[in-house]
Order: sequence, then structure tokens, then C-alpha cells
Amino acid sequence: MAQIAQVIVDVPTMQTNRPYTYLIPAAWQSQVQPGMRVIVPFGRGKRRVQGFVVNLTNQSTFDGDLKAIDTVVDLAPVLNTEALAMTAWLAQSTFAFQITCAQTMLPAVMRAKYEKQLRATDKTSPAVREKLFGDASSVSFETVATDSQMVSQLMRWQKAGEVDVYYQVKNQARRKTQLAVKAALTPAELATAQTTVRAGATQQLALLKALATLNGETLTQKIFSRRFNVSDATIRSGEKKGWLTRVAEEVYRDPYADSDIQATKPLTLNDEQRVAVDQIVTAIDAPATTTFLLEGVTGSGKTEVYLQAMAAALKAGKTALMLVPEISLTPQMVRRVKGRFGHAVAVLHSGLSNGEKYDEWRRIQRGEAQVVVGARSAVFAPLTNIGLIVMDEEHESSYKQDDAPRYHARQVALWRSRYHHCPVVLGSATPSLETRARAEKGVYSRLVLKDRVNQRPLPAVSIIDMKKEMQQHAESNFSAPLLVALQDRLERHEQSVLMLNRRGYSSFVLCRDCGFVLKCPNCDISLTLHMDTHTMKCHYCGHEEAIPRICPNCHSRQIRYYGTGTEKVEEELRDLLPDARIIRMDNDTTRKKGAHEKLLATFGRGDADILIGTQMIAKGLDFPNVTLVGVLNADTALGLPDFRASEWTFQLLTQVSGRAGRAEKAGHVYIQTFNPDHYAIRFAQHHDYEGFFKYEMRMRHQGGYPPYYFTVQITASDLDEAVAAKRMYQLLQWLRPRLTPSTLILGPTPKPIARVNRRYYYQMVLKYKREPNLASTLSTLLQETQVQQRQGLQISIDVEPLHFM
Ligand SMILES: Nc1ncnc2c1ncn2[C@@H]1O[C@H](COP(=O)(O)OP(=O)(O)OP(=O)(O)O)[C@@H](O)[C@H]1O
Ligand SMILES: [Zn+2]
Ligand SMILES: [Zn+2]
Repeated sequence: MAQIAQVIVDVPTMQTNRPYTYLIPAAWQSQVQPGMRVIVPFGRGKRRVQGFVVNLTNQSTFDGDLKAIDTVVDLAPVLNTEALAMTAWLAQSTFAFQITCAQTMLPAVMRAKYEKQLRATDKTSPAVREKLFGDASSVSFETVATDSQMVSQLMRWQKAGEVDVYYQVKNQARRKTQLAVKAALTPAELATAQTTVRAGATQQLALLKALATLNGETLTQKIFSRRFNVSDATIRSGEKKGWLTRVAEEVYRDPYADSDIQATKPLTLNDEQRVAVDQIVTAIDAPATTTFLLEGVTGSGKTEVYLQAMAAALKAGKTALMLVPEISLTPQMVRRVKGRFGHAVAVLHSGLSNGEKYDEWRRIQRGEAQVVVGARSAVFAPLTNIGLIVMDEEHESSYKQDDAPRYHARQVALWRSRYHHCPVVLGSATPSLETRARAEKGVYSRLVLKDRVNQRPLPAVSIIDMKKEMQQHAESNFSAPLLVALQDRLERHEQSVLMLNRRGYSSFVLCRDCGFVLKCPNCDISLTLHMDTHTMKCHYCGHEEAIPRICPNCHSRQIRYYGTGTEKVEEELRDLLPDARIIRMDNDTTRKKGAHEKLLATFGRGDADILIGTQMIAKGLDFPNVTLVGVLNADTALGLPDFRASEWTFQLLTQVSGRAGRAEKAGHVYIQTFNPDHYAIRFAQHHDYEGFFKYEMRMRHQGGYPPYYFTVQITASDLDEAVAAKRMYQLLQWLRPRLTPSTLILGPTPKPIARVNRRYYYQMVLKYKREPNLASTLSTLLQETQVQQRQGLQISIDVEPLHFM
């Protein structure tokens, strides 16, 4: 039996990846296992913190007196062997702390919150006991420390040993239980009891008869009383008479309990789908760790491929994990998966309450759910024996987490695929350049669906030059052709979707006469408008210049920052088309829980003609009556100071275009732009992902950007701008000699949004092809900056960042 446990502890200001050693009290020795949460004393005071047992041994490597574990929180490990290995790997590969990683993998309610408590000691005098504790043995500090006088009094009592201060870890995870009814008598005894009740006691008779039908099973009181029409009072009196017992039974909070979901059957696959499913199923059965790229145009039936491949994994006795971006985890998507796999499905997404998430998590952990659908963090779902991992819309940037651990769900999926020896399917109509490049090299296996199902054509795309439009009529968000098309759809009772691109909103300047966007002379990246300093800045190299008053290209005075809001667009549209029924979907109208779903359902029922929205409407929607898609401003993302600007624009235009003409009726797309000749827009017009890929790869090669180079971003922030800047320059001096000369270090520069929440941000970007010293250097950096964190300076490391903003 192990006497010693290695524990990683949760001490926010003193993080380390080194476990601490604790004695296991004799009573716990047979129970403690790696992966369990424990409460341990930490430091000199009476501080109690939560930790995870990562290892058990019999030998201490620590010379001093060992402290003992206080309490074991769990009866069974919450992190299994795989999860423990995953935390270690994740910490190492994202330069985060293992404890942060462990907490990221668990539902929020299982993360520790602490409460300061006072407890009586054997020295507590009757007077103090009376005043503080009454009958209880401990009280929360907050409830008694009501003013500063009381606080100093408490401190004196603590010094005298009359009270003991300690930290109680609050267990927030609450199971939901419901009272259930169970017969306490045998059927024969129940029959006898019926003869003893007085005549006319119909409720009691009904109760006895009902209990006899239970056959020893339990039934929730709610259903019992409804089904047999007996009141709660009768049930309570039956309990007193000893006819029945009531037990608290655990129930799961099922967020989809109210929605009746229809079972669906697998569709007959077309040839391309067949080939894809066959290859994936072969890999499941082998089993092989193949990573597939399923490159399928919008509406090509990728979801059906996922569903049938997942069914094959279940048939082989394994489980399946399906990741989708948060925004496409719509009821429509859930219905499609639940319709196929019913109760085997657990859904994890941010719209659920913490309790609901906890319940779904435990259903998975207990093996009651074999299929998991969820957004980013669902990649950690505690499934065992995984047979297939699917990642839909793999190019989506929401798969990358912005806070520590800064992981990409794709990386975690690939790690788990190696652990479980199962295939991964990365699906998209517009794969990320990184993924498509890996398929080119044969690292991933490429599957292509080049046609829409049932040979539906992709929609025709018209590009509208807004420079010309502006010359012909008064300034408006709607070009003449788009307005005509909208009117036409109203008359034909077909639906339209309008997208207003909010990305990069008014952060750059654009010439309305020639489409010119001001770029950095050194980096070929758009300059960002800084209203605080009234300058244009390049945040890659630090170049800075004045805001132009006339266009440097065509000398027009029509140069200004560009942007308009969804609300303004809606207003204008109501003026132009007073009869249209319009729904607006943006951050304002979808803030309330469930609002997003409601709006989509209204549109889906045909109770609106036009859906106006931000990029949140671009993905996943499958509405047969939508025949028109309009993009009001295709350019905003193009102006972003990021080498991925063209890629985002291409992806967004392709995805939103894909919402049109998905069923019998043909679709048409209008893209309004000031840059009608930009290659991202041209390739999107022709639905030419492959063309875009080749062109963009050349651009990346020339610029020395990913996927030709790897990148790491290091950010320092402080309330004092000078401190953040100074620390970045010191870091540069420290880093340079530790890295190989071929590794480029860009910066330090202030971030484009240099001040957020009163903190100033400076960044540096490392670019490299091979850097053998990277891991050791950044690990050292992570440990050493802990001391500074305490002083207010924060340093973060982001491997392969998706945003340089
Ligand atoms: N083999 C099939 N036979 C008939 N209909 C199909 C078949 N496969 C898929 N469909 C239907 O075609 C429509 C489009 O499929 P799906 O939504 O899976 O496409 P997708 O490739 O995921 O598109 P997007 O990338 O645009 O979301 C759906 O309504 C789906 O039910
Ligand atoms: Zn111009
Ligand atoms: Zn520059």
C-alpha cells in the first residue's frame, strides 16, 4: 500500500509543474488513487488547497517532515489514466501548468472554490463558543467578520488558540435528486392491507393497488401520483403506515428533455459519400490512426458521412466523439445526431447550465453515453475506447482557446487518436491551410466530396463593385442588384440571408473610390488605425505613420474608416422593403439564453423573409427555402492586419454562399465589395477552394508565414506601459542567445489593441522551421515569470496563435 502521494496543487500565484509530496493518512491508504482530488495543507499558514494525486509511491524524495493529506474529495478518480497522461502532455506542449490543464478537462462545477472557515478548538472558552458557534463546530468567516473591529477580535482569539482558521474547499457539484416511491410490502401483504382500509377510503385503496403494480421497481413520486391519480398527502400517509418507502433517486438534468426528437434512418449514400465512409470504416476496423481530411463543398452531405462512420464505430463496440464549432451546435445539429443515436448521445456546449454540463459529463464517465457531440472543450470528454473522432468545420478559429492552456482542439484530437488507436476525420468545405498542406504532403489522407447531394448546383455568385454603386446613387448598404433580388424573393415567397461582416470593424481605412487599403511598407500587412494615438500602426514590425487624409493611390478624399452596424442595416432595410418580415441576429439579439435557437426556429418555420446577421449566420444552416444570400461588406476582414486575412475572407464568403440553394430551388449570391478583383473574393466566386489554396500557399511562401513556418507569440501585459515594454526588451535579450540564429524574432511591438482593461500589451513573435531549443527555453521562461506574475506583470505564451491582435 502506498504511503506517499505526489500531488499537483492549485496555488494561483505560485504555479509549478513539479508535484508536491504528501503523506497519506493510514485510513486513506487503500483508497487513494492517481486522478483523485485531495485537499492538502500548503505553505506555512493554515492554508488549504485542492490538488490532484498524480502518482503514488512508498518512498519520499523529500527530506523534511512531510505534511499529510487532509481530505480525499473523490471516491473514484475524476481523471483516468488517459486524462492524467493528457494533462502532462498538454502542459508541456502549450507551456501551461498541469493543474490548469487538469481543471480545463473537468466541468466547471468540479473546479475548486474556497471558503474561509472558523472552527472551535479545545481551548475555546464558553463565552467565545456562545458568541461565534452556538451549536455548530464551525462557521464561515464571512458571516461573523462583519466589521474591522470584529476582524481584529477574531485575530486575537486566533492567536490565543481559541479559534482555528482554515480554508474549506466548497464542493459546488450538486447532484439533482428526486423522490421515488417503492413498495415496502410484498404483493400478498399489499392485498391483505386492502382488506383493512375502511370503506370509502378510495385514495388509500388506489395507493395500495398502484403499489402492487410496481413489481418491486421504483417510480418517481411525480409520475406515480400522476399515473395513478393519488395525492402527495396520500403517499405520505402510506409511508407512515409502512406501505411504502420514499428514496432519493438521482436524476440527470436533460437539456433536451422537452424537445421531441424524431428517429432518423441512414440515408442512401451517393458514390462520393460511399467512398469516404468505406475508407473511414476500414480505418476504424483496422484499427488505424489515420487522419482524414474530408474536403466537401457546402451541402455535399459531410454530416451524413460522419453519422454513418460513427455508427460503424458503435457497431464495433466503441465510442465516438464529434466536435463542432460552438456556433453550429444548433438544435438542428443536435437533432440530426440524436435522431440517429438517441439516448446514447451526450451534448456538451456552453449554452448548458453548469449542472447540466456536470450531468452530461458523468453520463459519459459512467459509460452511459457512447456518443459525444460538443464544442471545443468536449475534446476532453471522458470517453473510453474511442473508435472515431470527428471534427466538423475544422478550419474554425473557435477551436483554439485564448486563455491558458492555449490549446487547439485539433491537436488534442490527434493526441487522443494515437492514444486510442483510432482514426480522426477533419471535415470542411474550406480546410485551414495548415490541414490542407498536410494532406498535400500525405500526412493526412484526403477524401473529396466535390458535388452537392442530388447533383444540386452550387449557387451562382455575382460580385458587385461598390465603388461604382456609390457613384450611381446615394450612399446605401444595398446595391441596386441586391435590392432587386431581395424584392424578387419576397414576391416568390422565398427566403434571403444577409450577412454583415463585423470582423475588423472600422479598424482600418479604405478608399471608397479605388478600394485602396493602407499597408505596411515592410510587412505587406494592413496598418491598423489607432484612435488613441491618431496613427496607423503595423504591429508586426512597429512601423507607424500618420492617418492619410487623401488616398495615396488615387488622391481621392473619400478615404475613411469603414464600418456599419447590423441595427443600422435593419433600419434601412425596413425603409426600403416595408412589407418584409425581418429577423436580426447579432450579439445584441442573441445574448439571452436560447435566443439564438428561437430566432433560427422562427426563420426555419418560414415566419420571416429575411435573416440579417453577423458571421454567426454563415455556418451550418440548412434551410431549403433560402435562395438568396447577400454579403453586404466582403472587405472588412481583408483589411485586418493579419497574414490570415485572405484565408478568413475566402472561408467566410464560401461558407455563407453555401447557405443558398441547398434544396430544389436554385440559389444566388451577391457579394458587395470595394475590392472586386481581390483573389480571395474571385476564388470564392468560383467556389474554387483548390485554386485559392495554391495561390495562398505561394503568398505564404513569399512572406515566410505558416504553414511554411511555425510561430509562437509571447505577450507581456502590465498596468504600466513602460513596465510591459521594458520587460519585453529584456526578454528579447534573454531569448536571442538561447535560440538558434535561423529563428526569427519579430518585435517587440505594442499589440494593435494595445490597451485592454487598463492593461498594456506588448508582443513578440518567434518564427522558425526547426528550433531544438524551443521547448526547454519556453519552459524555463514559464517558470521564471511566475515571480513577476505576482507583481502584476503577466506573460503569456501562445503556440501557433490564430490571431495576432
Ligand atoms: N446521401 C444523401 N441523400 C439524400 N440527401 C442527403 C444525402 N446526404 C446528405 N443529404 C442531405 O443534404 C443536405 C446537406 O447535407 P449536410 O448538411 O450534411 O452538408 P454539409 O456538407 O455538412 O454542408 P455544410 O458544409 O454546408 O454544412 C442535408 O439536408 C442532408 O440531409
Ligand atoms: Zn483611392
Ligand atoms: Zn510592418
